[in-house]
Amino acid sequence: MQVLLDENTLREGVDRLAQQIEERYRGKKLTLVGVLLGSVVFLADLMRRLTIPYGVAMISSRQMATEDNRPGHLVIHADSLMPEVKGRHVLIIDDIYDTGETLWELIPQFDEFNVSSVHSAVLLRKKGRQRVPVAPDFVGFEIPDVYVVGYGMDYRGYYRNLPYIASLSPEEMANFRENDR
Ligand SMILES: O=P(O)(O)OC[C@H]1O[C@H](OP(=O)(O)OP(=O)(O)O)[C@H](O)[C@@H]1O
Ligand code: HPA
Repeated sequence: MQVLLDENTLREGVDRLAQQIEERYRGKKLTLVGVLLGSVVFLADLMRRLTIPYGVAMISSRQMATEDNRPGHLVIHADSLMPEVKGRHVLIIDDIYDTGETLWELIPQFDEFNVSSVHSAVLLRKKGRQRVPVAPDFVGFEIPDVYVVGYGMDYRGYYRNLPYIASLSPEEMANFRENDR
């Protein structure tokens, strides 16, 4: 495991993002919408840096299976912690933009809530993996094409608690044994 972004660097990145978000949304009705589960640490830190008023919602999404069992569309769970967002400016908060498919699937679903606008902020954007024509509006850090864990992000349910972000090599992932944890 190799540390990619230490705690100080993350703090500076979140500060920078908070300033950009404040500039864009000052005087507007803003709702932050965190995408469970990976975004929770980033969202909690971002919330404490923002000084403008805002609402908060959390959504979880579910991958609908297709008839032939291929991965299907992501659909926002009906029981998501979503207050009224009609007429509000939604800012989707996610930990990482990798292929982009999560944002690609989720953004259009806000149309039915009659929001004023939908944009997105991610802590990390992985380079060279984008598969869709939608990019995040606010990005904390660009990272290389490596698998990362920590600061909310997991590998098989582990490492979300690390206060820094580290990369796992393909060998480390292949040799990962839950019984060693
Ligand atoms: O750009 P993409 O390729 O769509 O990848 C990004 C998504 O993947 C991760 O979620 P994951 O499905 O691993 O769930 P988790 O947040 O519960 O860990 C992450 O939190 C993003 O939501
Ligand atoms: N790490 C953890 N979760 C992820 C990643 C990653 O590199 N990419 C997409 N989801």
